[in-house]
Formats: sequence, C-alpha cells, structure tokens
Amino acid sequence: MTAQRLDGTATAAAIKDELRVRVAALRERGVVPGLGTLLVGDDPGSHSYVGGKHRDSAEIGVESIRVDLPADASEGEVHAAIQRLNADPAVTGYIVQLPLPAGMDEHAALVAVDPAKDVDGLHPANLGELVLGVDGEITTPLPCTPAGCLELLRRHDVTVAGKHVVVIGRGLTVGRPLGLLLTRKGVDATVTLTHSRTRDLAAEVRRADVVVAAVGVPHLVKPEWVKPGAAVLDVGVTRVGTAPSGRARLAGDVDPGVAEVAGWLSPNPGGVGPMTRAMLLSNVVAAAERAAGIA
Ligand SMILES: Nc1nc(=O)c2c([nH]1)NC[C@@H]1CN(c3ccc(C(=O)N[C@@H](CCC(=O)O)C(=O)O)cc3)C=[N+]21
Repeated sequence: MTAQRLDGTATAAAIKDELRVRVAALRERGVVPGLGTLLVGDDPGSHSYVGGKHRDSAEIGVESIRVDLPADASEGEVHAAIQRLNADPAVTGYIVQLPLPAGMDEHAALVAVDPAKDVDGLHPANLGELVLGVDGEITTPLPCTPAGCLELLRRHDVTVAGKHVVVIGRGLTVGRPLGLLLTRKGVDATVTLTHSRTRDLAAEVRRADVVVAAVGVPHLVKPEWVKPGAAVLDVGVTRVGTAPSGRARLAGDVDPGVAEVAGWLSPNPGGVGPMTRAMLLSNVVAAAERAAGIA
C-alpha cells in the first residue's frame, strides 16, 4: 500500500478527547448532555451503528436515551416517539436512524424533529442554512458524515480549497449536503456531484484531486480511475455476506487496489464511520452549550 492512511479511528479518538473536556465543563455547571436515538425495525447495520453511538457517548460523559420500536410499528407510533423525544428535557439532541422501514415517510419524520434537537443536521431548516448562510459562520448543526469527511481531511492536512472534488452519490445523508459544504466560502472546493445517471463516471473521477465515494456499490472505484496521488474517501459500506465467524462481511465503495495509486485513502471500516459518530457527539455538545448560553 502506497497511500497514506486517513485514520478515522485515531482522529475520532482525538476529537472525543476534546469533547470530554467540554462535557465536563457543562456538567460542572449542572448541564448534562443527552443523545437520543430512535431506531425502528431490526436492520443489523442500523443496530450496530446505534450501539456504537451510545458507546461513544458513554466514553465522553454524554447520557444515552435509546428508543427502539419494532419493524411493524405504525407511522403514528413513530411520530408519538418523536414528540416524546422533542419534549424530553434529558434529550439535548437526537437522531431518527435511517432507513425507516419500507413504506414509511422519512421526510415527514425528519420534519417532525425539533430543529433545535436535530443533531443529524438533516432537518430542512438546518439543511437550508447550508444553502442560505453562504457567507457567514453557521451555528446550526452540520450533517455528520459530510462534516466528518471534511474534518478527516483537515486533520491530516489535506486541503480542498481550489481543488477539484468528485463526489459519487447524491443521497440525503452524504453526497448532496457534502456538495453544499464543500462549495461554501472558506472551504472553496470545486465540486462535481455525480450519481447513477452520470454518463462517464470513470472520466469524472480521473480528473479529481479528491474523491468521495458514497453510493453503497461494493468496490465501484477502480485503481485505473484514480489520478496518482489523489485523496480518496471510502464512505459507502455494503454487507456482502457472513464470515465463518458469523460476523458480517463488509465491502466499501473503493476497490482495495486503489491503495497502490492514491496519495491518501480512508480505510473502511476505520475511516469515515468513526468520524460520523464523532461529529454527531460534537453536534450534541454544541447544542448543549447553546442551550446553556455558552458561546
Ligand atoms: N439518521 C441517520 N444518521 C446517520 O448518521 C446515519 C443513518 N441515519 N443511517 C445509516 C448511516 C450510516 N452511518 C454510520 C455511522 C457509523 C458507522 C461506523 O462507525 N462504522 C464503523 C464500523 C461499524 C461496524 O462494524 O458495524 C467503521 O466504519 O469503522 C457506519 C455508518 C450513519 N448513518
């Protein structure tokens, strides 16, 4: 492997160390931050991610409020749970884990979250700030995975200003908000946002200084597609079977051969996933500070 490793596990640990200090300061003032999760159904990936979020919270002194509903819960039950989380003073912020069971209206669920408690940064009011607040500092929570991608690059001194970033995937949680974030003043990347109808994806990727793959197609990005020295972030993850040990076999969006061509590569697991969780905690701590009147 020639590419340098964009180590999300180590970077997330450093961020958690910083957050632990801020949580201790809040607790000293009698403010106890709490992270809520609402999980509907039994998707194994979702269960694993939600478990990780609560483990991280415990590590830095953030309380956990976990609400799990069965796969056959009604839309009314989901919305009742959202209203309880909105009203619960122990919940500083919470997320509605996606995807919701097939047929359930995800947009309606995201809109029902109190924007002040939306630590996913996915409420339309908060996503709207990414579009409308182009110039100034924004104080609303940023979507966790896009923010995690930028922070992972920043903490490895990989700059994006003036560079060409090709994002693969236009989904709500990663590609679409990442494009908005990258083109903000002060970040200043030039972005190509590609998707399933892009005509020649390989040609787009070849022009990229930075590639972010967030589609959930195993090993989509091939070594021949990558400009030598480019930075590559492998965001997507797909369960591709079960190992003899019983553990899920996971595959990222980036072919392992890319490590021979890229200048920087985020491992998967151990790259953007832990950063997503660190940014979620960062949003919770910032929300608690805002609620306590701390700048
Ligand atoms: N409302 C909402 N917000 C989300 O942020 C959200 C979501 N829904 N739905 C699903 C995706 C996916 N996601 C991940 C978070 C952490 C890891 C993570 O920590 N992964 C570990 C491995 C964990 C494992 O082995 O299962 C790693 O990459 O090293 C992965 C994926 C958040 N998402």
